[in-house]
Amino acid sequence: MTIFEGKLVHTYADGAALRLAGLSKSFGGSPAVDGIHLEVPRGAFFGLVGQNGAGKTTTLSMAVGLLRPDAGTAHVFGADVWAGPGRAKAMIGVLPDGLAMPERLTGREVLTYLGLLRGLDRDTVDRRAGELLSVLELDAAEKTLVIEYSTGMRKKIGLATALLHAPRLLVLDEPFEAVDPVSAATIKQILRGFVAGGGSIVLSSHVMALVEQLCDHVAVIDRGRVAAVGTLDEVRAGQSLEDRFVGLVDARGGGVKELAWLSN
Ligand SMILES: Nc1ncnc2c1ncn2[C@@H]1O[C@H](COP(=O)(O)OP(=O)(O)OP(=O)(O)O)[C@@H](O)[C@H]1O
Repeated sequence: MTIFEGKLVHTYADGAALRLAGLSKSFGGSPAVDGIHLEVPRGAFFGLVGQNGAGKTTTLSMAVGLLRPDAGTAHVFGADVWAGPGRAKAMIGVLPDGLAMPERLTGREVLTYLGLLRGLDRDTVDRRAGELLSVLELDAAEKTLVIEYSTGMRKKIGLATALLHAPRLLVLDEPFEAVDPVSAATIKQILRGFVAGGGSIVLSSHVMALVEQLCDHVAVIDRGRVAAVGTLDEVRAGQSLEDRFVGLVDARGGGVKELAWLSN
């Protein structure tokens, strides 16, 4: 047992940051996630990779309490995400896919609103919001409404909202999508610093080079199931992550022969 915010919190003996057991979800009778078991060790930088439609977003949404599973459980540092969401959610910072934001607020207002909702005091919110806007180079757009943000700016303000309450686990769905290289370098630095400071991260990405650069653990999701999981080196098995990934999901060269009419 450990104490969190003055309450006794059950923890597993090994203290996984995130533990998914038998998570499943079907849409219209078709399984999108089919009994996923995953364990993200405390302090891990964990990459989730998979083809389009493999089930990454569905898995992460169920893991953080945004989408109710048909079956299975998700625990964050031992706290059940679905049975007692308050405790689990206090420990998670989430960057969801296709982020829904209050569009008619400025970046700073979004941070202030969400920070106060998280129970932070006004001074802390103001200070952290200022620092996040500055580090993520959104300070020039401080007074711009979110509806006027570019896709990359939306990712960055989404990341700022995920970090604002200093969570212990970050769950980031495609955090680098549409983000320019300079901002990406800043975000990598922030994320590495977060892990170095004792935090744990799960992120999904299609960019294998990025996962190889950042992550120490990887899971390959294929058609709603875990095709491979382990440390980066275990999953790569002596190959590049991209070659290993393509081999695992058996997608190499699919369909290209069908486009012969493209040749001049
Ligand atoms: N709300 C929904 N209604 C119906 N089907 C859905 C819904 N959300 C996801 N799906 C289906 O579930 C499957 C998994 O989708 P999911 O978005 O989890 O994949 P993904 O791995 O995140 O894909 P991508 O890499 O393209 O983001 C897909 O077949 C998708 O069409």
